[in-house]
Amino acid sequence: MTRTVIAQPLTAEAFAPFGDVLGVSGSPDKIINAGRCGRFHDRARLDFGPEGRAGISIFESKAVAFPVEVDLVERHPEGSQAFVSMTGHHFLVVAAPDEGGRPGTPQAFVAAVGQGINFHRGTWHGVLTPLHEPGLFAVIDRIGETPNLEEYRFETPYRVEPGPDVVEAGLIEAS
Ligand SMILES: NC(=O)N[C@@H](O)C(=O)O
Ligand code: NI
Repeated sequence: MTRTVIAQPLTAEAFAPFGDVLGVSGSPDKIINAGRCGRFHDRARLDFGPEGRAGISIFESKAVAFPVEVDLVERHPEGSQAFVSMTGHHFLVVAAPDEGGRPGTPQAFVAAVGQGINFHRGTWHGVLTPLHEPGLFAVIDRIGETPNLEEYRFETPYRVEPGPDVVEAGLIEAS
């Protein structure tokens, strides 16, 4: 028996318990480059712990299609982790609250073109899940020698389906 989770469009408000949405929202904090560029300054809470450092890695991942089965989530107790699409395609983001050291019911979001995410340190999340190929992402997270990964496998997998708003926004068709 699987349990269903309905994916919704990613918004900063809905994602706030889990991390930051990277994107242009509101007015730029600064106008730079001879007035040609708006800088949306310092929009994510990055954290790499006392023994780590910031790193940028490139992920080239296969894509998946709805319905997406989620049988495992993970968290990084020592650092935040950001996913930034390098192709502009939208992707699936899964996160779950912590309930006494275990993940609660996951929530699912679809990041639209122009949106990235940054999971705050210790947030339960599904691994990088592109919905289109090439699944090319820059991932900003902690580089360090000490462990930074805790995994949790659900006894009963979750089945993520696109919600009506996601379908209406055209976030499931190949772009
Ligand atoms: N393992 C790894 O580098 N990536 C995962 O943390 C992930 O969330 O995709
Ligand atoms: Ni991760």
